[in-house]
Amino acid sequence: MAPVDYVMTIDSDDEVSEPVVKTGKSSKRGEPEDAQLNPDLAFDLSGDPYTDLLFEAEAAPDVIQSGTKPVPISVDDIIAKRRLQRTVGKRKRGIEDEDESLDSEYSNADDEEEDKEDDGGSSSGEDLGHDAASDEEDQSSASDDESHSDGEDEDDEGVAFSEGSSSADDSDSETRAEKARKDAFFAPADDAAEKHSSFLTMNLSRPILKSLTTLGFQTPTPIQAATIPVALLGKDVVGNAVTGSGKTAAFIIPMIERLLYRDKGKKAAATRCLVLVPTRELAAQCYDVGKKLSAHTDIQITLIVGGLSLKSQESALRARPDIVIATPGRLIDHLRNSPSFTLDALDVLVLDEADRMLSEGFHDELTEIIKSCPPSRQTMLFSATMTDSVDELVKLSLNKPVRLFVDPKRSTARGLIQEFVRVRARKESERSALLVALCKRTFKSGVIIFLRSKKLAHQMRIVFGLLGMSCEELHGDLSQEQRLKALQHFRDGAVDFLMATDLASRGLDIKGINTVINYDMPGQLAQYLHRVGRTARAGKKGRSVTLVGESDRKLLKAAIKHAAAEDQVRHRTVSSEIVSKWADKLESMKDDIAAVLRDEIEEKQLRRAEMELTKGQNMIEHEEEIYSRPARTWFQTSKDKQKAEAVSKAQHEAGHGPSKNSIEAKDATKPKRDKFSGLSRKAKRRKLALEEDENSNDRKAVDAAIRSVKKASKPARIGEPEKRDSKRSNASQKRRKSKSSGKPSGAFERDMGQRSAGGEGVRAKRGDVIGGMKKGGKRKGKGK
Ligand SMILES: Nc1ncnc2c1ncn2[C@@H]1O[C@H](COP(=O)(O)OP(=O)(O)OP(=O)(O)O)[C@@H](O)[C@H]1O
Repeated sequence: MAPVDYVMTIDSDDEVSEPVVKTGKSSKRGEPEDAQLNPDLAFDLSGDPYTDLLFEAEAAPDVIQSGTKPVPISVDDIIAKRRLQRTVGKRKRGIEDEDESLDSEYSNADDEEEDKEDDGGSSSGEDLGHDAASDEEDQSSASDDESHSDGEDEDDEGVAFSEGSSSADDSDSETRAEKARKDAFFAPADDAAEKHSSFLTMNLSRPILKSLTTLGFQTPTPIQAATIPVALLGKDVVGNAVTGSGKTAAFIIPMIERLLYRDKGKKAAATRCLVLVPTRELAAQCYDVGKKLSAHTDIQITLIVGGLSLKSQESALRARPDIVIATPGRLIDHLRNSPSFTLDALDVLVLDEADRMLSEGFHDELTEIIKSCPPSRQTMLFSATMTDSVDELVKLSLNKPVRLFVDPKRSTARGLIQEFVRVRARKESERSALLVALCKRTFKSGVIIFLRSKKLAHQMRIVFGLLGMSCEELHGDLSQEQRLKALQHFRDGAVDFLMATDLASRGLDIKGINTVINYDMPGQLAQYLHRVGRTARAGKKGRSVTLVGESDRKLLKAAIKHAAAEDQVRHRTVSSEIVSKWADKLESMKDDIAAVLRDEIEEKQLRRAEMELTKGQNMIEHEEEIYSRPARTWFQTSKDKQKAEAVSKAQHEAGHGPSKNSIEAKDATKPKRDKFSGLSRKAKRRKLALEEDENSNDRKAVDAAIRSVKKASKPARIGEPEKRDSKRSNASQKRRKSKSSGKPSGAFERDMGQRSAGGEGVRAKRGDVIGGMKKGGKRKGKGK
């Protein structure tokens, strides 16, 4: 691979005090424990959350979708075939298996290294800041503090990450004016946050206590102890604590407790709580925690994420579940297109991993969703890392929130050992060999490897597969089913390695991740913290290993700077001789890798042809049904979405500085194309609908009409939420007034106006120009 592939790489790893116990493919991995958070807890609960989802996805397929989705290709099969061909070929030529000889060489080297670690209590380390001569000193006295000074000996200019990316840090250097501003904005925490060392003193209902016992949660984690009492009062909350500290239960427990006091009966059914998370996997995990915590109640929870059947989600939403756990994009889709779904009765809104949602370009979606919620709701916002844009979101959506920052000086979990491996500029081309060497000899199971791109993750999976290392991949190029299956395999311990992009860096709670390897240094410190936070969770120990290239030094310094004094930060060296051998080995595998990729492409083309055929047959068989479906409207075209994503990413990476120019400059270099060129039929329809929506100019009026019609049938609220700031409701009233001025006054008139403008309520016919107004038509029907 070209050296450029390896420019941005960072890995961190943590050394576990107990050896990794590997008990076979399907067994759970051994996990070292920490006394701090009750080491006896059995977090792994019966059943896998993903199995249900897989079945659910398979159980209710859309008519169009059924048969048109290509059956996923098994890369494993292709790799196995290639390995077999190679072995047979070698046997024929009388060549012995090089893999085996390399492996045994590595095993020996590994033993040596592990001996060293045992003796010295630290890994062999290469000083990232000095040359080889000084390395020995570091090794002999590799205390954490020294590691710190290593990083800080160097010029500290440019360590910009600390300020831009962590509010925890901000709080240290806060000026008086900033403090005053924050005091005015946030409610004081101490009045509500009594110290609770047990769930029993929190006045929680029996069904919840029962679930907590089943889950093995004996004592609340610090963020739970701080959040639950405040949240039970209905106050808005901004919560921040390190990864793996139990934030999910911190917001789900009070939510369930409040729901126990809701009005019951069919008429009172309404969606009262909404949890928004950035990724589908995280949503599934959150759903699972919710299900388990509400197991002894009649509370209904629904998962609304992209990639799973729209139809089954629509029918689940029709039942008005008490809690909806969703990713923003799919939720907006339902808000716009599922007639019976509304957020008008919402009492609690949770924004989990808020900074990731913003950096992924969900800003507009979040704003739209927040606008659809009643102002009187309670809002809780959580993240392990806070950014300036989160501050803005807080201002936009929270009302006098209580700021609950647990241990703000700590950015990583206590049990995490962070290791860094230097990759010299001239050795960049050996980065993948370095990774293989680390995984062959030291980190052999329960390893999640983060890579910069989907392509790289896939290629590395092929490399590992060809080397006989059991591996899965997790990134956005896979179908939702493939993503869930890969996660499930890794969770079960059926595979030892998971090649992932940052899709997996947030929130995923997988038992038995012993090691996180950062093949690529992420662009942001926050990203690094989330990645390494996949291990050492809930009081366990874990290790991160980060490969650090020359260009990653700034971030390395930031990571070291953020480590608390008692944190273990180490350097690791890998014998260059061994790395070179693996580099040669990988070089000799190039043809096989290319052949696997080629076979995959051929398979894909074949599947696509089959898919087109089935699609054609489906269109013939179900023509009437397909064309009688109302057209869906979209919040953004995929191009808009991509653009928003690029802007947010650039802002995020530039520490939220203005990045508009760079985006615009980038756009300017792109070749000019017809606005519909390259779009699928569906995408064209979407674009047309949106344009028409915008042109009609009174979409807002229609939305307001829909909201007011929905509000009329709004059920009563749960509990008594904290009295809202009158300012906010006044402001929103004013907003509404100004919105409606100059427009038809009543909802009906507005609907009528809309109908004439956009042909609302008319079913789509073949050849029709599809307008964005259809959605209004549907809602109007519902309102009646
Ligand atoms: N009170 C508790 N006692 C013991 N274990 C707990 C408790 N609360 C949560 N856990 C466990 O801690 C682990 C991490 O929890 P969770 O995923 O909610 O962390 P998080 O803070 O949201 O992490 P991230 O920032 O990475 O999303 C889970 O395995 C969960 O079961």
